[in-house]
Formats: sequence, structure tokens, C-alpha cells
Amino acid sequence: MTVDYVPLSDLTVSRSHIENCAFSNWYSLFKQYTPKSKILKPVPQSFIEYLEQDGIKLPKDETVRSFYTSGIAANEDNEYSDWEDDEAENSSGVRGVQLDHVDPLRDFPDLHNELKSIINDIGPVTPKLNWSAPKDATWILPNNTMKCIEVNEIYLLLNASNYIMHDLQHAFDECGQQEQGGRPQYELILREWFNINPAMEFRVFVKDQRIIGVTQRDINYYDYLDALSETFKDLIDEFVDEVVTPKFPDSSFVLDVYIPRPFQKVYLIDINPFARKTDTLLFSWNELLTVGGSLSNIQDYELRLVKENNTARFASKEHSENHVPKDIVDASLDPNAIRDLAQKWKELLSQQQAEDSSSGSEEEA
Ligand SMILES: Nc1ncnc2c1ncn2[C@@H]1O[C@H](COP(=O)(O)OP(=O)(O)OP(=O)(O)O)[C@@H](O)[C@H]1O
Ligand SMILES: [Mg+2]
Repeated sequence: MTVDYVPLSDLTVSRSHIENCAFSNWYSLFKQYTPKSKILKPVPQSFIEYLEQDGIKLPKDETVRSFYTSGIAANEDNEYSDWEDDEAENSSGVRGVQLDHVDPLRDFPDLHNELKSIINDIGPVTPKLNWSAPKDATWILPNNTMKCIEVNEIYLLLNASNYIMHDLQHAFDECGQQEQGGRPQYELILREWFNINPAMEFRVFVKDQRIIGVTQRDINYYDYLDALSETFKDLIDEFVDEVVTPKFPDSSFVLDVYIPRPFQKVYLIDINPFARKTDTLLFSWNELLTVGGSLSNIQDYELRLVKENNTARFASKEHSENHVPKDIVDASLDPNAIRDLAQKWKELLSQQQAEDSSSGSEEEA
């Protein structure tokens, strides 16, 4: 029997490509296609420290009526004199617990006030840093979305998100050794909130200025998408060829677009690095790179949709990639690591079996 093994394709990424995908570096090029956004750049170092600190202390801003910090009316159930003592000690710093915390009002009041005034001006917003939005942290808000109607919600979302931590600490991990050093200049983006129909969001893979595949972004089954496939492809082709490739500095990239009814305009939501850290959704990187290398000039790319009968394949918890053990991710990129992992796995299994049989015999005894 012969088996065709396809080697994992090499996919290197330069620091400049990652930088080009930062929101502020492409927004001005495609402003008329991108939902209205405010860019705050650079942000103070203390703001980054605020996001990186463990836990979060919301500011006690007297000028904001906040759902999160407005006082709880004292009653006989919650009025304990011990609490007041604790607070008195903390604020005077006797225990020193609160002193280490960054406080927006004390440490970055200008940014704090600017965030408040932007929300006052444009209404609800959704935040992101240079590359990532806190999609994995919606559980922390009562509405379970990234919609922020007050400044404290921005702080809560950003602080609770692993994707935001990735931007802060691992943005250049996939770049070559010499390019990894030095942190980027951080930016905070506030996008004006609007209701998006996730069925109409697509991720477009462009390699050497050619589309090599498009996937639905929200991996649920929508019965009406298949019939609209050609409409979406025509709009995406035109958008990539006439709007994006002439202006974007790299020839390979991954676009997120939104195409709402009546299907006349393509909105640009994000530009992501053509790199393994960008989620390929219904494709795999290997498949894309193999297909991308072999598509002839006349061959068409695939717009891949979730089919009615394969919904279960993708029915995993959203953002569960944050929960895959790192060993397994590393191993998937390196055949030697796969061997080591398999060996370790075998050892653990036999250890477990040995423990099971000895505890079984103890129980029987
Ligand atoms: N202005 C907006 N109003 C409401 N929702 C929005 C807005 N902009 C983006 N979204 C939603 O937020 C989602 C995530 O946004 P975005 O693609 O910028 O995040 P990301 O962190 O870059 O994601 P990924 O890690 O997949 O690249 C989008 O798929 C879209 O559904
Ligand atoms: Mg993105």
C-alpha cells in the first residue's frame, strides 16, 4: 500500500507583514470600505500595564454612571463593619494591596476621558488592539457580545481576553529570531457598533495577489448561502482585484469581509497576516498552500460553506483553540515533536493503567 504524505508546508512571516496588518496601517487606505472607527495611538504604557495586570480594578469615576461601580445600597445583609475597615486600610496603603494596581483615573486620565467622550459622541463601540478583538471574552459582559456602552466594559473585555494578551506579548512569535525583539507601538481601536449578520462574513485567502480560497467565517449552517455563492464570489473578486491588491503593501494576506443585503457593497472588517496564527476556519493551512501552489490561471477557487450534513464536524466550542495544550500545537508543526509526544503519551497511558490496576486490586482487597 502506498500512502501519499504531504509535508507540512513552510510558512514564514516577516515582522513588516505583521505590522502592515495592524489596524492603523491599513485603515486609511480603505477607509471608505471600513465601518467607522477611532484610532487611539500611541496609548500610554500605563494602559498596557493596566491590561496586563492580574485581575482588574475599575476606576471609581464620579462622573460616570456605571453599571459596574455604582454603589450597592447597604442593607442588613451586606452591611458588615469589617468591610469598611478593609477599605480604609487599603486606600491608605497600609496593606499595600491596592497600591500596585494601575488606576485609569490616576495613571492615564486623558485616555480614560477620551474613551468616555468617544462613547458619548458615537454611541456603542467595540474595541480591538493592533490586531485582535476580545471575541473570547464576551462572557464577561451581561449582553454576551463585544458591544460596549460604557468605558468600564472596554476595560473588562480587553482585560479578560487571551487574544488581547496575544497582541501584547506574542505578536511577533512567528517571525524569525532576529525580528522578534522589541514591542510594537500599541494602539486601541474603537469601532462604531453595528449589528452584523454573521452569516454574511467571509474570510478570503490571497496568495501572491490571487484568491486561493474563501470560507464562511461563522461556522454554522445557513441554508440560503449556497444559492448566493456566485454573487459573493463576484463581489469578492472585484473588491480584492480593484480595491485591496493595488494598495496593500504585501501580496499575500487574509481579508475579513462583510457583505450584507442587498449585496452591492463589500465592507472590510480586518486584514490578517498570511500566517499560521490566522485561523483558516473551514480550510487547513496545508490544504490552502497545496491548492494555492497548484491553481492554474484558469482554475477557480472554492468558496467553502458549511453543508447541512457536516455541521457536526465544526460543532466545537467557539474559541476553543485557546484551550488546546501547547504540546499538541507544537507537535503538529514538527515531526520529531510528534514522536516525542506519542512516546510521552504511551508512558502516561501505561502509568495510568498500572495505577488503575493497583487501585482496583486495593479496592477488591
Ligand atoms: N463595528 C462592529 N460592530 C459590531 N461587530 C463588529 C464590528 N466590527 C467587527 N465586529 C465583529 O467582531 C468580529 C471580530 O472582529 P475582528 O475580525 O476585527 O477580530 P479579530 O480579533 O481580528 O478576529 P480574528 O482573530 O478571527 O482575526 C467580527 O467577525 C464581527 O462579527
Ligand atoms: Mg483579525
